[in-house]
Amino acid sequence: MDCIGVIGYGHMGSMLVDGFLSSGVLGVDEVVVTSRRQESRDACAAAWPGIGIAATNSELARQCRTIILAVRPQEVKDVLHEIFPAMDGDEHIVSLAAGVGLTELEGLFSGSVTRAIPTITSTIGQGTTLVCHGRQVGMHDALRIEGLFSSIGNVMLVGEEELPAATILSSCGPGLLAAVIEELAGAAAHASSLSGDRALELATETAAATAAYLRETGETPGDLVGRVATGGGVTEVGVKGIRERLPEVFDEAVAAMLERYGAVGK
Ligand SMILES: NC(=O)C1=CN([C@@H]2O[C@H](COP(=O)(O)OP(=O)(O)OC[C@H]3O[C@@H](n4cnc5c(N)ncnc54)[C@H](O)[C@@H]3O)[C@@H](O)[C@H]2O)C=CC1
Ligand SMILES: O=C(O)[C@@H]1CCC=N1
Repeated sequence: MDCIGVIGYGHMGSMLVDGFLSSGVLGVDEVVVTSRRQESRDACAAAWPGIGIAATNSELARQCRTIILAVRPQEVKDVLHEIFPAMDGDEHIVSLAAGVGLTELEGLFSGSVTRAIPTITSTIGQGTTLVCHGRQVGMHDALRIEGLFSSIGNVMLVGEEELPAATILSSCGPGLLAAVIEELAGAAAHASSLSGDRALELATETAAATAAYLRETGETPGDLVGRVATGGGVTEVGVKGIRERLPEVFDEAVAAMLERYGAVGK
């Protein structure tokens, strides 16, 4: 059977297994998982009775034609070297690793290779997985992977040159925005008698409602600012300060992330 193998049961590996199985797009008899630590393998077996658990990466590679590499970027090369003897060359390797390019992956495995960059928000069926297929990937394999990831959220096909910036927005983005929510709530609580918990509750709800508003109305962020910031009122002084200082903050953050992106798999 063409099982899906998942190597690495950390944040992403466990999210994908949970998502694919909860959505019903795969059954437990179609998934094989392995991870470095026995505790992770035991946790997976306990969460999904009947799922395939392989003792080693090579054992998984012998059983599965589609192999998702959910290990950290610096582990990808070693894992591919490890499973290589167990593969027959017809496999489809799907790497989640940020910063490890198709050229490098195809240099390690000459068959079908896809890069798929998920996002933690797919835990709740939202957000976008970025997908970039290598040249060897046939239509059937491409559609299969796109279908799998569609079961846990949106899928966007991207060119590899777009991937660094798209990853920052789609996959790092939840971390960035969570930090912004925390800072906004913290500042409001710090300057007032509102408790930190209530400030965070309000800021989180406002962020969710604002994103939903923009998505549903199709208004631009500028339009929305104009609706909220009553002339001579409260919002406009806050937006003015943010517009003066945030571009530099975000330019620096994006530049730092792009630099790390280029180095992370080395
Ligand atoms: N965390 C995120 O939001 C996103 C992560 N990614 C990518 O997904 C990949 C995984 O990231 P996370 O799940 O956050 O990392 P993680 O550290 O939570 O999980 C990695 C897992 O791989 C296992 N592992 C390490 N070496 C192994 C080996 N040789 N054989 C088998 N298992 C091994 C670890 O024990 C761990 O369970 C990374 O390459 C990352 O760049 C991509 C998009 C988003
Ligand atoms: O921070 C990271 O390196 C991973 C890749 C994208 C999101 N998380």
